[in-house]
Amino acid sequence: LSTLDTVNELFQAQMRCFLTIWSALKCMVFQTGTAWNSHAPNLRAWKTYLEGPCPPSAPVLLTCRDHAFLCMPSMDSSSNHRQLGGRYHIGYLQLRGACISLCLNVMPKTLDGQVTMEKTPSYFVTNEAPQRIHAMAKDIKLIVVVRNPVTRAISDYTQTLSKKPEIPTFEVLAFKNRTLGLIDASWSAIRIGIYALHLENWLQYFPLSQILFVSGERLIVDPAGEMAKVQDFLGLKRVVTEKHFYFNKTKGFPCLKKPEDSSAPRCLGKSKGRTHPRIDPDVIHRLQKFYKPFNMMFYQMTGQDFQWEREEGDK
Ligand SMILES: Nc1ncnc2c1ncn2[C@@H]1O[C@H](COP(=O)(O)OS(=O)(=O)O)[C@@H](OP(=O)(O)O)[C@H]1O
Repeated sequence: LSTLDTVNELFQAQMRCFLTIWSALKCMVFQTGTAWNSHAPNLRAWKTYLEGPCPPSAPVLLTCRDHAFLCMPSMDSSSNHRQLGGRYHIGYLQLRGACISLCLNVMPKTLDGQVTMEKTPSYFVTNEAPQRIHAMAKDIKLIVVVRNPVTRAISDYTQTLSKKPEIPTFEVLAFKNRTLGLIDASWSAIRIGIYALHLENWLQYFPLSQILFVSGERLIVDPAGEMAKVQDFLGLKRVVTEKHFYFNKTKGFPCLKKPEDSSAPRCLGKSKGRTHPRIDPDVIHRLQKFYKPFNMMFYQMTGQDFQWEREEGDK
């Protein structure tokens, strides 16, 4: 889906549906983010409704597979825009249900032998996600890719920096008080790396046997090895093996020799594998110290030693 015309056409096609849910739509929601994905079953809508804040007015476009839904605000806005818990609106909650139903109606059925996947990294750190996902599919299998939380924080910062070059340095953002060595754990780049805290939330709803933890470090040095674990976990035949990968020196990362949809080798895009800015080694050291107890807790909870402390010792 590339043009506004196409969106409009799709919107026209959905008008009937839209009218039937008109009464349910009290407020409108949407943050389009990346526009459209016509390949995989697109659950971007889910992401929106699981996480999105509700803007007070203006129509929103909901995209779900090759369908577009335009959600309009209700005319009687006053009661519907009352905030619930500071984040959601009454109408928003109603709309969420209505739009999820719409989205489900245009999703193809998963056939025998097919696995439907959805990838939203932020679910891992979203408080409401485990309960909602459990209510939706309690037998679901969950895959979490984790890397050294210090490298993760720098990677997160690098991504933000690429969009907002004016932000303060990593060293400034990382501390509440640098002289006292007080880390700012409320900064999302740092908070997300407290994996034990987030996992605890998930373990209230899902047994460990339903969660696979993939090492982000191993994924780079041995992609086939990590992919073997993923395929086993999903109960799939090991189709993706070593012969599918090669190390691309220019990219500095493993790439696919021959993706399914083309004959050319393919690496991940420019936004993956960016060069990180140089960070003061003292700050890195302090962060390693900050994360150490949480990492230990995480190793204990998962029964896996990701060896992030050894990495630090090796340097
Ligand atoms: N094969 C391959 N190619 C490129 N990059 C690779 C690869 N394997 C793992 N990585 C690491 O993945 C990091 C980006 O993944 P993200 O978690 O940011 O992706 S996502 O947008 O959240 O889905 C990205 O982090 P940065 O290096 O900070 O960009 C990479 O280190």
